[in-house]
Amino acid sequence: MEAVAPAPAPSDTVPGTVPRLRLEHVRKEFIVRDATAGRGARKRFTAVEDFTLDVRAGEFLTVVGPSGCGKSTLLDLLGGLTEPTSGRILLDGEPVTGPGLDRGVVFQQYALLPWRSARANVEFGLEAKGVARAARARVADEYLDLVGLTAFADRYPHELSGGMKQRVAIARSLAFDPEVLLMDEPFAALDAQTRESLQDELLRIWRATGKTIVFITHGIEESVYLGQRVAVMTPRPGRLQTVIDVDLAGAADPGSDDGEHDDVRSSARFGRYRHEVWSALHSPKEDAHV
Ligand SMILES: Nc1ncnc2c1ncn2[C@@H]1O[C@H](COP(=O)(O)OP(=O)(O)OP(=O)(O)O)[C@@H](O)[C@H]1O
Repeated sequence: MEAVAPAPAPSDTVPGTVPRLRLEHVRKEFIVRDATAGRGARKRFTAVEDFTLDVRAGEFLTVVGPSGCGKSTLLDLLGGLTEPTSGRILLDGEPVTGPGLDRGVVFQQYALLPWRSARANVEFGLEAKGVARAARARVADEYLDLVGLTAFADRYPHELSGGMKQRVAIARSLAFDPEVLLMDEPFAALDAQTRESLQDELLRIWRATGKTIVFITHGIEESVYLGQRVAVMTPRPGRLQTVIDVDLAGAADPGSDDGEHDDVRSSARFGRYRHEVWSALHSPKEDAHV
C-alpha cells in the first residue's frame, strides 16, 4: 500500500471567511405510509434533524453514522437532489437550489452509462458544459490517466472490474472540474484490497487537485483514514453527534511492516482516533423523537 503523506491544512481556516459548504439547522422530513392509522394514511418521518456544519474549502470531511441514520439523505441535500424541509444549505455563501456542475457526485453503484466507453463516460459531464469534442477527449484522457486507466479508455463498463468502474466514476466527476466532490460510500461494494488502494488513490487525487470532498461512509476505519475531520452522526433521526479532528501526519511507524510501506492503520495514533469515533458512535442519544 502506498504511504500516506501528511494532509495539507484546509485553506479556509481563518475565522470570518465563507466556508465552501454550510449546513444551517437542516431538517429533512419524508411523507411515508402510516400502517397503524389505516389504509392510505400518511405520516411525517424525520430523516435528518437540526444539522449544522461548515465544510472548509479544500477540506476532506468524512461523515460516518449507523445504517439508516440519514447519511445518503444528507448527501442528496448537498447535491441539490432534494430540498431541506427547513434550514439552509449554502455553497460559497449562496443557497443551493438544485444540482449543479459546481458539485460532482459519486455513488456506491457506479452509475456509468453501459453503452459508452470509459472515455465517453468521462466526457459526459463535459458535454453538459458545452466543451468542444477535441477538448473533451483530451480532458477525459487526462483524468483517466489521473486514475490510472489510460490503457482502458476504450473499454465498456461491462469489461471493467468494480474498482475500475469506480475509478471511471471518480474521473467523470473530476473532469468537469467541480469545486466540491460528494461521495456516497463509493468503495462499499469493493473488496478490501481494492478499497484500500482506491482510498490511497483518492487521497493522492485530493492532494493534487485541492478539491473539497464530503465522503459518506459507515466504516469507522475509512472515516479516520480519509478524513481531516470526521463528522459522527447519531442514529435516526440523523443529527450531528460530534466532529473529530484527525491528524495522522507522521503517525506510521516506518519499521512496522515490510519496511517498504508505512502502515498508518496499524499505528497507535490511528487506533486512538478509531476508538474516539467508535465511542462517539456508541454514546447514548440525547433524545429520540422522530
Ligand atoms: N425518499 C424517501 N422516502 C421516505 N423515506 C426515506 C426516503 N429516503 C430515505 N428515507 C428514510 O430516511 C432514513 C435515512 O435514509 P438514508 O438512506 O439517508 O440513510 P443512510 O444513513 O444513508 O443509510 P445506509 O447507511 O443504510 O445507506 C431511512 O429510514 C430511510 O428509510
